[in-house]
Amino acid sequence: MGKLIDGKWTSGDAVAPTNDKGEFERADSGFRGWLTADGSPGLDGQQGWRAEPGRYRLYVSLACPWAHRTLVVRALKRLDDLIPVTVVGPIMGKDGWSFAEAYGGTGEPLYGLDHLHQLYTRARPDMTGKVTVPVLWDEAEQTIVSNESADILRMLSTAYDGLGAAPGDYYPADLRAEIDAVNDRVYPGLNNGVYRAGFATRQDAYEAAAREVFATLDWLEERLADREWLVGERLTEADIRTFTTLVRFDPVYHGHFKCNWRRLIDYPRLSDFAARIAELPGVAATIDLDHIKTHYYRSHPDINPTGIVPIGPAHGVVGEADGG
Ligand SMILES: N[C@@H](CCC(=O)N[C@@H](CS)C(=O)NCC(=O)O)C(=O)O
Repeated sequence: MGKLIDGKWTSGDAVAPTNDKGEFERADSGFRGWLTADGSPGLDGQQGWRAEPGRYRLYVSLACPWAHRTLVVRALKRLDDLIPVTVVGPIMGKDGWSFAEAYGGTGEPLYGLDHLHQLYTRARPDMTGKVTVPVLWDEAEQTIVSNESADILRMLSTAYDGLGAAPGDYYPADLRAEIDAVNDRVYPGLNNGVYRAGFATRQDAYEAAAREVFATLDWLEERLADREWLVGERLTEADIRTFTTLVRFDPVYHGHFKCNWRRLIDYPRLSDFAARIAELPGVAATIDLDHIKTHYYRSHPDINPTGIVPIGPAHGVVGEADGG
């Protein structure tokens, strides 16, 4: 793992993501602009950018659960022709996310870049901070509008509604309080909880995180006892945010991140829930299990020094032709 310091890419121990208690700590995102239909400010007053067809591009990893959120909303809103996508290679090595063939990438179409950190310094030459996906890039001003997936998911839900996007607001005003409450539990306990379990460097930090992961899955399974969606009676961002972690659970988090108390298939309602979302138009195409497995098992030498990608699981998983 590495980061930019004063515009220079730096990797090694100096940028280790755990604190002195062996707990994984996720850094804040550095760019927090907001696309809106008319360029007015975002939901919390963030700097607004006017949505225009073809002007903005998403840079994503197909492996990353945070980037995956933005691909799901792009698919559901049928934004494919309005917002093009560039995908980084699955392997995150010492140079971070890369477009180069050596890391499984297929090139960067706009500027011929080799690595994602070069896009960040194009936006901010003296940048200090993490270089993460997703990135919402403005081709007109050659800068980053946002690199926060939670915000991008929300802004894409409405910004293109006057420009041909499919209907559907996944953060509707009447459900916001309840969506926020579910997110406040699912983010630390599950989305980031699997990372806190996987990247912990001390037994107590790992156990606390792993137990929280399963307490959160138990809670979600219970919540789905008498409802189809986590909030209200329709799909919301709370479902999408949960979905992208569930998809990766049995193929990756169960083994690689040591979240092996149970599997997703041991939770019948959550399994059905994930399969239901995967069946929505366009969503299955956003799941690339090869990319997902290759990324995790080959990008974290501290956890998996041989880089061997395991063959399982034998049972079907969400996103496989006959799985879910
Ligand atoms: N808060 C960010 C987090 C994104 C994130 O952490 N992405 C990971 C990939 S799953 C990443 O790019 N990590 C690169 C690094 O940590 O150096 C978001 O949700 O958009």
